[in-house]
Amino acid sequence: MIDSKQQEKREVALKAAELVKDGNIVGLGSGSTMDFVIVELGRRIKDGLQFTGVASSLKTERLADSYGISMQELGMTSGIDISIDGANEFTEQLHLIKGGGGSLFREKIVASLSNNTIIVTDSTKKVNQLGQFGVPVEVVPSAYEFVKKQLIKLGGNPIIRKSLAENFITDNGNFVFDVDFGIIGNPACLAQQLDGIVGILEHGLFVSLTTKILMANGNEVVTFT
Ligand SMILES: O=C[C@H](O)[C@H](O)[C@H](O)COP(=O)(O)O
Repeated sequence: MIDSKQQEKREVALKAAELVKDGNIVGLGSGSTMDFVIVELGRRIKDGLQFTGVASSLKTERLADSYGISMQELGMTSGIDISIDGANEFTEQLHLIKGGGGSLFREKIVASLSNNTIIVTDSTKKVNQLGQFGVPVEVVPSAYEFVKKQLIKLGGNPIIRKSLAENFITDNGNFVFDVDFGIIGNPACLAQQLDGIVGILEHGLFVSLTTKILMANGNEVVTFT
């Protein structure tokens, strides 16, 4: 028996999975909503759907593999027809904060390679302005103190992400700061400032990378384009 929140994730996942067509190269994002997408794509493979997946995290790769999805290395991929991914926060302008699970770097590569990026989410993630969810920033360990200082200079409050007592380590062997910038008035400007800091591998502000957001809201799915 799944609860109503899980049911919403499942509904929106089914809608998104319908968009995958035979022969597509499909970017597979990460997170609990994406897990439902992968399960549904696995079911459609049994019905004869043929496509190649590209994973945005090791966890997604393992799950996709277990559902019989044929996979291609991200590093060997030069184009993606459609990608599906989750988000931690979004606005109607299709700006996102991602990386709550730590997969932001590969997710941003997938989104950047994709002709069509679909976000699957529920209504709790919709905000008027980004910033209630701290912006995940993946930092190379040797740049830890330097990057921390730069983030504070930008007005942020960086908290190193922990996994039990240890620093959380990404699939790329790096640390993550969750940075509270308060309400983010201009996500494009902040994204550009973060892009300019040496030692940051990637950040979770996704600006102008999304084609469509599918949001579960009770029994219906609302689309933002
Ligand atoms: O790093 C993780 C990703 O950005 C996820 O897509 C994001 O955290 C949303 O995950 P969920 O669907 O579990 O809320």
